[in-house]
Formats: sequence, C-alpha cells, structure tokens
Amino acid sequence: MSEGNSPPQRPREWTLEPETEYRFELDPDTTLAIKLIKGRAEIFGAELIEGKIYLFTQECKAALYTWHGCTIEMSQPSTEYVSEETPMSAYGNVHIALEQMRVRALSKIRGSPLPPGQDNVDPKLTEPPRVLILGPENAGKTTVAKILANYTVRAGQGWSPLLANVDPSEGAWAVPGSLSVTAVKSSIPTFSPATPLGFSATSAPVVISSHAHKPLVYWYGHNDTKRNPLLMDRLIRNLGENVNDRFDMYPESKAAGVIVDTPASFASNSSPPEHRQKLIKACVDAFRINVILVVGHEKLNVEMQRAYGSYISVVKIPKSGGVVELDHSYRERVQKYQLHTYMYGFAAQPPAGVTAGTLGGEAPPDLVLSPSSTRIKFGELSIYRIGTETMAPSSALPVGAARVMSEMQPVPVNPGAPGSALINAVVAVLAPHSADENERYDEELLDLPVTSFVYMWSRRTSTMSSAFRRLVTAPSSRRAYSVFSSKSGGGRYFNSAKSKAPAVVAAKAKSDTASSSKDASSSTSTASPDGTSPNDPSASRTVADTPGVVEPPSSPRTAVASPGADQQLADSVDDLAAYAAPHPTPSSSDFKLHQFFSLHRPLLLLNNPPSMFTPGPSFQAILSGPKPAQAQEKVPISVFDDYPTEAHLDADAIAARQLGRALAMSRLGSATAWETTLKHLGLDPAKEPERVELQGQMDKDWEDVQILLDSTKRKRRKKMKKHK
Ligand SMILES: Nc1ncnc2c1ncn2[C@@H]1O[C@H](COP(=O)(O)OP(=O)(O)OP(=O)(O)O)[C@@H](O)[C@H]1O
Repeated sequence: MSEGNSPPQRPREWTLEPETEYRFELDPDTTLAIKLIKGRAEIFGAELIEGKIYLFTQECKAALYTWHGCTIEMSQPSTEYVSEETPMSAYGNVHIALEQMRVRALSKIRGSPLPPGQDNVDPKLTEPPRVLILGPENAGKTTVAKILANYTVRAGQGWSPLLANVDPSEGAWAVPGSLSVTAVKSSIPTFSPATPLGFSATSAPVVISSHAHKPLVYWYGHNDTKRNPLLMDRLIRNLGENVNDRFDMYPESKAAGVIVDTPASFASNSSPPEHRQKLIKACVDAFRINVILVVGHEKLNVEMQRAYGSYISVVKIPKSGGVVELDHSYRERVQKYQLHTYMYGFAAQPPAGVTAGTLGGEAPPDLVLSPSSTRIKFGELSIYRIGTETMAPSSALPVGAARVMSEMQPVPVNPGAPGSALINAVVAVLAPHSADENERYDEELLDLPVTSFVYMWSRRTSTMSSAFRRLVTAPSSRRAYSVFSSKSGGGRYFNSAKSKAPAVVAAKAKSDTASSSKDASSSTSTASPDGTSPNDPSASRTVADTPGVVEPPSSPRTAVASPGADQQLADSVDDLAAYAAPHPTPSSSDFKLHQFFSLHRPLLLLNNPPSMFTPGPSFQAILSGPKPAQAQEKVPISVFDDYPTEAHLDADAIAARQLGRALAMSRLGSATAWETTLKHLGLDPAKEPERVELQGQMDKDWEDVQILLDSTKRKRRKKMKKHK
C-alpha cells in the first residue's frame, strides 16, 4: 500500500460545474488524495471541508458531487471522469419528502399543530419514514442508503436516523456475515469499501473517533441469504424488535426514522420468489416499513406495488450511471479487507508527495489498531454451530421425511473432534444470556447480539492434532457494540418454552473451568463475553456459565465469504499470522484518549497546508515522540490568536471549548448550506413554521456561541493576569 518510494506526483486541479460528479476508481495498492480548494462538494452526501486532504484507499470506487460547483486538487487515481448525468436531484427530492414526514411526525409526537395546509395530509405521511431500499445487484442501494442518511444528519435538525444493514455479505460496521443497525449521528464518510457505512467504535486503547458508530450486531455466519433463510428471517425480526424498543424508549428519536439497506438477493430472479418475498415481508413487518424505494428495477417496482402498494408508498428511483459493476473477485477482496480492518484497523499511506491527509476526517494513525493475541483453553468456552455444516434443503428430503436436525438448532462443537473445522473460522462472541433462569429457552443463542469477533488460526497447520493444541484465539478487537433493547441480552424475538434441562455443554464447561482455573495462567479477556479479566473469579464464572459464549458460522470456511473463499481465507491467515506474532503490548503512550481534544479533529481546520503537495505535519511527526521545545513554539496550538503558549497546561479544556465552537459553527454552516440547496431545488424552507421555529433556535445557538466566545476570552484574560 505504501507509495512512499514512488516519485512525487504533480498536483492536478479540476473545476467542476454545478450538479456534476467526479467519479474515480482505485487499483489495489494505490491511494488517492483529494482536497477541496474552493466551493462545496460532497461524497455520497457527506460534505467535504475546504482545505482538508481526504485519502481514499483499498480499491475505493466513489464519486464527488457538487451542487454549486467547486475546484478540487488531487493525485492520480486509476480511473477518473466527470459526469453531468446524475440522479442526485431525484435523491434530493426523496430526501425532502422524507424530511417532511419527519417534521410532521415530530409535530405529532410533540402534540404541536401541523404546518398550515397540511391538516388533510394522508395520515401515513405523518408517520416517521421507515424506508426499505430494494434493487438488483450493483444498483447502488448501499450508496442511496448512505446518501439519505447523510442528508438527514446534515439537515441541521439534530436527527439521528437509524441505519440497518440486512445484507450479510456487506459486513457494514462489523465483519461479513453479520446483520446490524446503528444510529447515525454524523456524516458517514466514504474512503474504503472495507467500511462502506462508516467505522465502528473500538474499545482498544486508541482514540475515540468522532465518527465511530456503536452498532447492534447479530451473527448470521454466511454471506448468502439462501444458506439459512429461517435464521435470516429471525435475525431481521430481532433487529426490528430492537429498533422498535429504541423508538419506544426515546419517542422523539423516532421522528428521524429508519433506513434499511438490503441484499441484491431480495430482488434477484435467481432467488426462489417465495424465498425473497418471505425476507422482504420479514423486513416490512419487523421495521414497520412505510416507504419502499426500488432502485432502477421496473419489474420489482410493479411487484412491490402489487404486494404493498395499498398501505406502503412504493417509489422507483433511478440508478446512478456511476455505480460500478463489482465482480466476484473484487467482492472477495473487499471481504478480506473488512476482516483485516476489523482486527487491525487501517494502515493507509498517502500518495507520494502528499504529506498529510485524513481517512474520512480521521488522522490515519488514529485508525490503526494494536490487537494482542490471547491463549484461551477450549474448556473455558462453549462453542456452538447453528444447524449442521451441510444441510440439504427441506424440499430435497424424501416425501414424508422430516429433518432430524433443525436449521435453527444450536449444536455444540467439540474443538478436538476431527472435522470440527474451527481453523480459519470467524467466531462471534455473544452477549451474556439472561441471568434469570426462568427467561432461558432453547434457541436463546439466536437472539443474543454480538459483542466481538474472534478469528481462529493456527501457527502450524501441518497436522490437525498439533494445530488444535496450538490453536489460539486470534487477534480480536472488542468493538463497543451497543444493545438498543432495554432487555438484557438484546433481542428476544421468540420466547419459546424454558429449556427443560440446562445445556449440557454449559455444565461441562463449568466443571472444566473449575478444574482448569488453577492453570489458566494467561487466559483471556478477549473471548470473555463481558471483557473482564479471567483472573477475576467473576470472569471465569461468566465464561463457564454462558452456554453459547461463542457461536461459529455454520461452515467456518464459508462463513464470512462467498464460495471459493478458502484461498482468500488462507491468504488472510497468512496475513494475520504475519502480523500476529508477536503482537505489541500496548504501552501507556498508546492511551491517546486526550486526542479527542487534540489538533487532529477534522472540524478544527488546523494545520492545513496551503497545498496538499507542500509539506505539512507528517505522519512520522504524529507518531514520534514530543518535539523539541523550539519546534513546538512554531506550531499553532489554538485558533485564538492572542492565546499565550505558556497556558498549554489546560490545553484540553481549551480544545474542548474549540471543539464546542467548531461543532456549533459546523452545525450552523451546514444548516445554511442545506437551506441554499433546498432553495436551489425550488423549495422555500422559510415557509415551513417548523423550520421558522428551528431558525429561531439556531439564531439563539449563534448568540450563545458569541456569548461563550466572549466569556471564554474574558476568562482567559483573567487567567493570564493571575498567571503573570
Ligand atoms: N455515482 C457513483 N460513482 C462512482 N462509484 C459509485 C457511484 N455510486 C456507487 N458507486 C460505487 O459502486 C459500487 C457499488 O455500489 P453499492 O454498493 O451502493 O451497490 P449495491 O447495489 O448496494 O451493491 P450490492 O450488489 O452489493 O447490493 C460501490 O463501490 C460504490 O462506492
């Protein structure tokens, strides 16, 4: 990936006319840098900041769109062109319609009157938008979902829409094979296909990202929805139940609505019609969908009109000509990037000659994870597989024959048994089950959300027995996955009868742990579901008491990738093994929490070199230790000119104030820009009473910012006097 040794590239400038799009594609091992010189531009709805350098990596394919025209400076991508034909006006109109639903829904929730002339609006348009996006392969569904979510947060109304991904091949905020949902609070950046919907927070001791999501994740374990449709159906309903729980808990958040991105198999003719109809129905029911957007598929649009048109708004929207046809090998590589990124974060180098840059607004060193390997005894784990590895469809069974094993049945896995196929498996660590014995039931594992993932690898795979002896839990980054539900253990979609007998494996694991606890010297906080140290008695109790601590994919080798993924996973093993031995132990300097207030925040606009090809702060400089005192003096530490360098002792407090100011300024700035865009589309936002009220609120915010700034300056002067 490093391009550091290549000769520096000459900067190039492009001037884009209003409502045009600059599209680019990257080859493997190349990085692109783009800087907005003048005007306004966005990438899939996320606004770029003028003067900031944005890096794109890992074969990213994307487009930079401008409503009003702009000038950009960039390095050389592999493929690039400008298009004047884009569906952005149509997407903008869809957003306006959804925005009106939100405003009406909020009025209704607050009990305030509807805007004049809207009393007779169709009642279904006064509900918060719950949008399902359908379309064939490579239609741009994920991109539409991202654009709509980004426009919603950019509207300046404080909306946090929920974004759900039910495409298990995509990975979204976790790894491929999972389904997830998260609340979007700030714009979702696009810089790598490994994080198509933004990145998730990590509990690793690095920085707190301002853009990181805390998703609720369920583990499906395949990338094809046809592998286990029953499980898909159940997980979709679990996600829906959590979304509804959250809306019930925070009624005002409900107004922002939910956007659901779906896999291509929901629209594909190659899927049996009953299979896709069942899963579409599951989404419609679970998320209480009231708007279906069909991206560029006439027949599907008609089909949806017939099935749901009587009570759901079905809208066909155009497909963008820029959407890239992704082939099978590209998708495999992306899944590999995702898996690797989940464990190790990003390690992107800027193109030759570019000395600074951000990945989606974050400083690249901040996105590097330093995972550590941990040994854990199998006796301390309960590992389950859902269904069996190879299962013929029910339709292939002889007439009258019933399946002995259900597709939904958690089957304990004995890691030592031949054919357990755990090597190369991606294994999900589940949240602890309900503490209340009375609430337990047979298939509880299927309803537990994921807390983290473990990649199983072996240092020596020559013989299976030695491999298993040396099997370690792979580098596992614990992500801060949230559980929306107020109920412990997350979703409780099926509350079937209480388990007749406690799980055998749980009892066994308990005794194993009891006998092995003395020699569990280097055991694990990684695989423990609550992340506590195993040396702590409560931790080992939690592991042992938890049937279903770990649930592997039904077919470990295909669990996270499509057929033919063996080679890919084998490559991943090599990659991971190369990184993994030995992992660095995090030192105190890795605890960079203070950087939350540091100079690397995208909103602060500090340290921007005049051109991205002129030297700015290098990554090396960011990574290396403190600079000599003389050099430090030259670095501006504040946006306030009159601020003395001696006062850096309370730099965090100042940075916090700066951050607050920058956030307020950004909010006001983006709201103003958005109003301009609305006017450009022929809509006058000033006429809506809700907006007038919000405008008043924004004016007040602005006054507060001014007051805050004045008082900050006064306090600073007072402090300086005292100091002197
Ligand atoms: N206007 C555009 N210009 C350039 N690239 C684009 C554009 N729109 C989308 N893309 C790229 O095309 C690829 C496919 O888009 P996307 O993932 O949104 O499609 P999808 O329908 O969700 O795919 P899938 O078949 O996986 O369901 C992505 O890499 C995306 O970044």
